[in-house]
Order: sequence, then structure tokens, then C-alpha cells
Amino acid sequence: MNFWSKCTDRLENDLPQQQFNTWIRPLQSVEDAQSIRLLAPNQFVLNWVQNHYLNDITEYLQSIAGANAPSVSLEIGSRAAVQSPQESSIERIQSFKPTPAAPIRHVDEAPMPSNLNPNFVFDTFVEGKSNQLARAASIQIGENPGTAYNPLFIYGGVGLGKTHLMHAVGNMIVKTNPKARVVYVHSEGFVAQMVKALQHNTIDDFKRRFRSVNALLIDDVQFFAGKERSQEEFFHTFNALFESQQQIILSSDRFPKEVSGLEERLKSRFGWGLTVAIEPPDLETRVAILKSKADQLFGVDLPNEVAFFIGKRVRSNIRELEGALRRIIANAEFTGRAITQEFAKDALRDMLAAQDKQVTIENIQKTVAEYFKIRTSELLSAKRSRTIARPRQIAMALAKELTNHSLPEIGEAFGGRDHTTVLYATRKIVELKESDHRVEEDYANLLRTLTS
Ligand SMILES: Nc1ncnc2c1ncn2[C@@H]1O[C@H](COP(=O)(O)OP(=O)(O)OP(=O)(O)O)[C@@H](O)[C@H]1O
Repeated sequence: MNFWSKCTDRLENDLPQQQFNTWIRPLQSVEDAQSIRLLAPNQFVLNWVQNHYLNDITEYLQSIAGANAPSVSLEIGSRAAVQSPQESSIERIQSFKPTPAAPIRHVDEAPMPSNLNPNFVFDTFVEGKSNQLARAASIQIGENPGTAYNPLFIYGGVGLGKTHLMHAVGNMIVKTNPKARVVYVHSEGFVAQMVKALQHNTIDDFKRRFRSVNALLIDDVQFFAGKERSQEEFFHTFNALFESQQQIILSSDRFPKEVSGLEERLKSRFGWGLTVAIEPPDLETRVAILKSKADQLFGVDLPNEVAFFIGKRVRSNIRELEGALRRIIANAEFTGRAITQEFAKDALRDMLAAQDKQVTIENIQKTVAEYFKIRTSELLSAKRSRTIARPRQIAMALAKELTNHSLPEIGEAFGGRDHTTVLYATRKIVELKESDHRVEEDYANLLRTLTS
């Protein structure tokens, strides 16, 4: 029996997709009747799986095989290396194990001017549940470039801090070793520079420039989609850096395997190291970011009530939060008035009106129905089956969170239900978000769709 594939089916079902992609998908198994050896690509993944999932895996195996359940062990490695005595160079790369010291190689070239943003450092990056893992992995890489996890792939929606984290790693590497050559480039910039090099017959310089760095940070790799020549060039750059253990950090708006228009060989390489997600921040993190930005950027001590007011109303991403903050502070400077909640409301009036206009109960119902592939009329109907009742509760909770309608008004809009039903639904969803990953993820996805 293939226990591991049964186990992964179950985990895929039980875990939020991002967790499954980050921790379970990279594992390979070597099985016999008595044991399953799980091969993790690096120590970080190994530790995480050990601490967070090993118990569940063992329990699940016992539940399906009882006393015959195989034992489970974890180690670093890859099946290619385990199974074939004659390793190819690709297999060697895949089974590469980190060495303790980062090799900063010596390059006989004039130092490259750094294009890192000095403000994007770890000190100015506010930690929250949504970015905890990405931040922890980035710090490890800053401390051990080229040897901790290579490449690091950070993915998440727009304006959530991917670029900030990449620069923070780069800045940390340069701080520790001022001779390190760290280059940040947006993937569109990489393409543009390559096209220019081809036009001017300087492609060799281009190749040398990118292949001689100690750390290459490439932002938004989804922009490589469909650009075959650039992908080809980047493939060789990637291999050159990887083989010489120089750090590569990539960002994208989605999981590597889901970036369409990218060659398979690139997608698979992107997953060789560690893939981490950044998710939209929760309210407390949004408030902490606002307070920290107000202080750092403007030297303003933002009152808590104002920070909560902005954090509650602006949910889509951190760039938008910053935009709202700038607007309030500019207005306060211009008018000389104190920053109170009333003042903030006034300053953001247009922005919030535009936002409020978009999120109506009707809009929520339509979006939720589409998401769960049911009909809007079913949300309003008396049907009580789980497949309808749960989406209905989620829609009610969203209506409570995103609109200013009262509970009776929301009940009315959901087929004339009582306000206590709405209250029950919102409480139930709060509870389920804590205990059921699926609900948590569905709710977050819907919130994002409705507010961005
Ligand atoms: N955790 C955080 N703490 C403080 N500031 C943050 C945090 N996350 C993001 N920011 C700020 O939000 C703004 C947008 O972040 P960033 O440019 O890194 O987003 P991104 O994910 O790269 O977006 P895009 O996909 O559009 O490139 C930046 O000014 C950044 O400093």
C-alpha cells in the first residue's frame, strides 16, 4: 500500500493550501512495508514538519493501518540522490546540503553600486502572523546567504511586503559583509537590460554581471511569463549562481507551480529551496504597521483610536494603508489640525466612500455564491444543508464586517431572517476561523476579493 500518497491526500484536504504547498509538497518518501522515510529539502522544512505535522501523520497512519502502520522518520535529502548511486549533476544540486559558512567569493571587478532601498530593513518590518514565516526564513538567509535555503521563493498578493523583505535580506548581507555583491532587480528590469544588451552586442557583459553576484534578488517573476529568451538566460544565471552557492531570492504573486507561461524547468528550480507565503495582515498587525510607519516616516505618534480606525477601514494591502496614512498626515500639516478619529474620517472621506460603495450586501452575496459555486437565490432560501448554510453564514459575517448595516437589516437582506440568526452566524464564523483552516482560508480569500 502506498501510505504516503494516502497521507498526502488527507493532509491536502485538511490543511490550508499554502501550508500544504510549503511544508508537505516538498517532501519525498522512500517506503517499504515497515517504514516511511520522509526526505525534506532542508533543515528548516524538516524541523517544521517534525514540530507541526509529524504527530498528525503518525496518528493518521495508525488510523488506517493499525498495528501494521509503518514508522515515520525524517531526514534531509532527495529521492534522486537516495535511489541512484550514479548521481547526475542535477541530482547533486537537488540533494545539496548546506555548509555552515557562506562562501563570499572574490570577484575582480569594480564594486557594483548597491540598488537596495536602505529603508527596507528588518527593523522597519513589522512582524505578524501573516508574515512570520517569511520573515523568519529571510533572517536566516541574511545570516547564512547561499547556504540556508536556496532559492528563497516569497509569494503573496500585491503590496504585502515581498519587496521589503527581499531588500531587508540584501541589506543584512551587505551589512555583515560590505564586499558582498547584492543585486536587486525587478524581472521586467532583467528583461529590459537583456534586450538592451542584445541590441548593443554586450550580452557577455550582461551575463557576467548577473552571474558574478553573491546574492540576486528578482522581484515579481510572474513577469517572465511568455518571455522565452529571458527565461533561457535567467535559467543559466540561476544555475551558475546555484552551483556556486550564491543566494537567489525570488518573489511572485503566486506559488511557483502556478505561475503560468513559465518553463517547467524554471518552476521546478524555484521550488528547490524554501517557498514561503505572505498573507494579508490581520487588524492588529495593520495597526502596528500604521503606528510604526507614522513614527518612522513622519515622526508622528499616531493615536491608537486613529490607527484602529484606519486599520479597520483599509484592509486590502499595506501600500493602501500607507496611502491612507500619508493623506491624513499631509492634511493635518496643511490645516494645522490635530489628528483625531473625526479628522481621519474627514481626510479619508472620498477614499472610504468609494470603498463603501463597492461593498454592498448584494455584492457580498454574489461573490460568496460564485466562490462556493452555488446560486445567490440559495443563499436567500430556507435551505439548511451544510453546503448552503455554511456559505450563508460566511456571507452574513462578511456583511457584518464590511458594511455598516445593522443585524436586522442584514437578516432582512438574507431572505427575511431574524437578527439573532445573523448574530449566531457571525459568532459561529469567528469560532470556525479559529478551529477550521478551511473556513479561515475561505473567509480570508473572500475578504480580499471584496476589498481589493
Ligand atoms: N510587515 C511590514 N511592516 C512594515 N511595512 C511593511 C510591511 N509589509 C509591507 N510593508 C510596506 O508596504 C509597502 C508595500 O510593500 P512591498 O513593496 O514590499 O510589497 P510587495 O509585496 O512587493 O508588492 P508588489 O507585489 O506590488 O511588488 C512598502 O512600503 C513596505 O515597506
